[in-house]
Amino acid sequence: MTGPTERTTDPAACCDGTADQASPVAAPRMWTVDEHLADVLAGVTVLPAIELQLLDAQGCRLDEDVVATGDLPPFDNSSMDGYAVRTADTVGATGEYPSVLTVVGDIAAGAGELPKVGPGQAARIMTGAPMPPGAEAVAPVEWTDGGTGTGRAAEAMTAPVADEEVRVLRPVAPGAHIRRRGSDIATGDRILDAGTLLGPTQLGLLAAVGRGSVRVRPRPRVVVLSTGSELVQPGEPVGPGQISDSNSFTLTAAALDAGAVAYRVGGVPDDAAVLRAVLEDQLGRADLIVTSGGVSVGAYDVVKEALQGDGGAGSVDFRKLRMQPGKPQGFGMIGGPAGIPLLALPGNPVSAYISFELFVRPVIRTMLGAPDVHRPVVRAVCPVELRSPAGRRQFLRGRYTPDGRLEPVGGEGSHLVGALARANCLITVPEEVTVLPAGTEVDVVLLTA
Ligand SMILES: Nc1nc2c(c(=O)[nH]1)N[C@H]1C(S)=C(S)[C@@H](COP(=O)(O)OP(=O)(O)OC[C@H]3O[C@@H](n4cnc5c(N)ncnc54)[C@H](O)[C@@H]3O)O[C@H]1N2
Ligand code: MOO
Repeated sequence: MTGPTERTTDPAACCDGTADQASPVAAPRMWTVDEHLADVLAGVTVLPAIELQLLDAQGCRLDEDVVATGDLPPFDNSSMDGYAVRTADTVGATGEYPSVLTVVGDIAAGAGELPKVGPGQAARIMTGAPMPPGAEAVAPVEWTDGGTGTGRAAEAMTAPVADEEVRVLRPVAPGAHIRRRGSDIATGDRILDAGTLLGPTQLGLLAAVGRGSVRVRPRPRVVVLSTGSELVQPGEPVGPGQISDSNSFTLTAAALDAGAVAYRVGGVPDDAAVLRAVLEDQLGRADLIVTSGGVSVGAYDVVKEALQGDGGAGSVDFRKLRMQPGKPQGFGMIGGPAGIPLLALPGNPVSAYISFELFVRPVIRTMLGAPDVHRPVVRAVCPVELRSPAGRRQFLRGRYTPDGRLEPVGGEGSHLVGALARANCLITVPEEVTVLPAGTEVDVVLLTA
């Protein structure tokens, strides 16, 4: 077992291509995982920046340095409910010999007009309210008799100023309980750098400095579309031979998780004309289209039928990869000269998800301009023997713990969604390995951030 040395699924990182050379000369080309990934990423760039309203910008990266155009706080204000005083008036004050001050006014947060506090005077002030001229500090209401003479401070603060007098029971130091103008942010400060990921606190800061919108790299809009006449939507009755459409949920959730805006279009039937029409409809709201199913060699492989070569909607290449699961894949640009990338994933649920993680997620991360395009890869020792088909890189589901322990979860079958949901990593068996002895160190793709 080794520590979690981090690598990535970067194409340059791990392919030797030896399995390719083992295939018969006449056989159709089989792509390695790395060749396919490189081909998919070759035409993908970060999306052009746009101006978005703050809440629409959540999860996006800034495309500008944000500089404060004003101070925060914008004015000196009180951090406590109490009395704004002149400090000289409170020197030597005690409970027995309090400073008795005349209350000249009441200052709530948001107050525009402020009373002047002269010698022997105080102004009742609330948290966040501006300091009045003449005052040098705030005596919290707990340090006073509350202005009523009863000493019941909390009650006194909810009642209007009535007594016109307050007794301060202890000295108040200069500046006490004042939040100074510009003490958080000063005009001209660079408060957020370009490239910053915008979450709740960054959006709050932008709002605090008065920005209503910001320039960001937008989240890619991903349309996820599952095909298959056998699909019914979850919750609907499942007839003979039918199954619930799970891929559109897995893939839409995975797209959201990768940082995209995702639209789920579930259950397009095995009819090429219908699929083309649906794609035509969806093109307007997509930066990327992901389909599942219909890419193999069956009689009803609708995605292939609708899109292979120039199927009217674009040009998608259907190919076989040296991997398991996920052998059949399609990739191309559809929708006219500008072209939107379309990745056609195999229908088997595990194949679809692993294909998403290896190929679609990096596309989304590239479009976002994210620094981490690929899932992290660590090295760990596999405690059991694994078997794998020759010439295919196998991705087995596993569980990896932070202390570096690894165990496979479930079997090889690409229909095993139960095991998939328990897994948090993919155990990689290289193309040239058919028997991996127990205790061998392997690459492990971590599926959680
Ligand atoms: N003769 C051959 N048959 C198959 C080959 C092959 O090389 N030769 N490859 C196999 C491999 S590997 C895969 S992967 C699948 C890929 O097939 P398709 O992409 O055409 O997928 P479908 O046939 O549409 O479906 C396969 C399987 O997955 C289920 N499925 C499909 N969509 C969903 C969904 N949205 N939610 C849940 N489950 C779904 C579907 O019912 C099938 O059971 O081809 C092999 N065959
Ligand atoms: O390669 Mo398929 O994707 O095994 O199940």
